[in-house]
Amino acid sequence: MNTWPDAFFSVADLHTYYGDSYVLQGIDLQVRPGEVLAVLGRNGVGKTTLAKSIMGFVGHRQGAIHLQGADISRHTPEARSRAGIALVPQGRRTFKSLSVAETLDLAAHLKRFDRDGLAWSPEEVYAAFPRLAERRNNRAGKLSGGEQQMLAVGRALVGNPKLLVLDEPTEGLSPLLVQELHAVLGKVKARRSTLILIEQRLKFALALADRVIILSKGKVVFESTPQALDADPDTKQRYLGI
Ligand SMILES: Nc1ncnc2c1ncn2[C@@H]1O[C@H](COP(=O)(O)OP(=O)(O)OP(=O)(O)O)[C@@H](O)[C@H]1O
Repeated sequence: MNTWPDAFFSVADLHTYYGDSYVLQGIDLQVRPGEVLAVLGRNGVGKTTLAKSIMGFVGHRQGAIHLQGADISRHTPEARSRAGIALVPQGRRTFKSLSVAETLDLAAHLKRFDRDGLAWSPEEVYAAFPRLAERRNNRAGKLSGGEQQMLAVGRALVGNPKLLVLDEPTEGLSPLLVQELHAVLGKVKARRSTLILIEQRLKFALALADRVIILSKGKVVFESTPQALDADPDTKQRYLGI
């Protein structure tokens, strides 16, 4: 594989198994600083497994993962988090007994040093997601699924990651919350944060991405700009069923 000299984050020849089930079959991807990479593909092709492998929640059998030139592929999830990678997992995970405000304040307290000014303050999160502001004293466990998803994204932003991985953040959101999330991620992108956006909603992903890859059966089968994918009905039909 050719490595880009300006790659901020890279995955090289990554192979991940669940027992005998061979899921990721040699994934290569690279992300430049400030870039949004969309990862697309049908159900079951390995997108969530890729997110979990990046974060270290599932071990890979072969391959390397580099963040800013450092090999983090044998690091624990905690060490990867300290190194600056954050995952908003599919199906949102929030601490149910903490209120919205406690969740964001805790993330602000624990946040990585903000040298570059990319970190979001809790107040900026409230401004972006008015529903969270209205519910700032509610326990996360009492929020709707969509609101919990917003909180999970807000918490990750306040934590100031170098690389934010979002696993199907629009899943289960109402159209209004999808619009709000789109606006927030537009602002995240405008601050030159680096994102890997795993998505099923093609339009949502294409509108935010700088580059797009498509997975099929655990391999990267297509890589292009969003414009090129949008203009390629055969690829959309073949790999996304659209
Ligand atoms: N914990 C697990 N144990 C065994 N097999 C698993 C496990 N998690 C996922 N798989 C299998 O690995 C393959 C890839 O799953 P994965 O969740 O990564 O796909 P995905 O592209 O994220 O799909 P979706 O869009 O449905 O979330 C699937 O065949 C799935 O059944």
